[in-house]
Amino acid sequence: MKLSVAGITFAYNSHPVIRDVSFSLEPGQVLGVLGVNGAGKSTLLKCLNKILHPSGGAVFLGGKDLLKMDGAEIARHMAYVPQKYGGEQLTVFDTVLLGRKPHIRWAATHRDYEVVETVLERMGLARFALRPVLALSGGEMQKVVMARALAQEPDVLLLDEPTSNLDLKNQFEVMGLVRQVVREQKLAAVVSIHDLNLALRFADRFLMVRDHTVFSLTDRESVTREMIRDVYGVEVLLTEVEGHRVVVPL
Ligand SMILES: Nc1ncnc2c1ncn2[C@@H]1O[C@H](COP(=O)(O)OP(=O)(O)OP(=O)(O)O)[C@@H](O)[C@H]1O
Repeated sequence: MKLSVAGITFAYNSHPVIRDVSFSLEPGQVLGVLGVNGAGKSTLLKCLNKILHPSGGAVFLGGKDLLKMDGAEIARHMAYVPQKYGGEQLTVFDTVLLGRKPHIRWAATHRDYEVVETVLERMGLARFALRPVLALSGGEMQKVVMARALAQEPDVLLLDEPTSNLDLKNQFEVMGLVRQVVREQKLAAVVSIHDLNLALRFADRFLMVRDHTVFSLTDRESVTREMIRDVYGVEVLLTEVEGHRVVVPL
């Protein structure tokens, strides 16, 4: 379903952090949200699923305004992976099963367990299934939270720095899987991400945030070194290696 975000505005105690942010995303697309530390990327993501209540704006999914829905209904449409996850006294399996909660009426069904098993398998987490989440490494835990979001079978994935704790192989595997699931299941993914090379590899479009608002909304092919300089204040070379666009700070 198409995601349309219109005029989202948010302030923490009258300190404005997000001003009039609008964008739309077709099903099957990954949007990379870029901006310096403190630009408001996490805040924006949390405004989209009402963890924070924006003072203005709307979030339409296939014509329905998500901000008018209650939390349970939002969770059937949107899954959110936070930047920090404290972990719980649960096994990996039960943590991922929590992703099914918005869909479960009385008790988990055979299908719920099947979805969890499939996701654990796809993410290479099956061998940890019975381990307590608190006994995992930071990167393993980050993958479990991503698995929980995928088990939720949402229309929209909101991912806040989903690769920050991952090694090179897992960064590529997790972002590759996100892109594959987004394409296969026609989801929309909004991903805040600091690693520009990873972003250029896996995002289809970019939302660059500067001065609390949208600085640029662009396709991957149209990202320029000037945009990166203006957003991050760093001169870079934007070049191509083996068919991949890469950023090299100068
Ligand atoms: N709960 C809060 N109360 C008050 N101010 C906050 C709160 N959370 C964040 N902020 C402030 O809002 C601004 C945006 O924070 P946010 O976490 O959205 O930025 P970000 O772009 O995600 O940063 P980073 O890249 O460092 O994760 C920052 O100036 C931050 O200090």
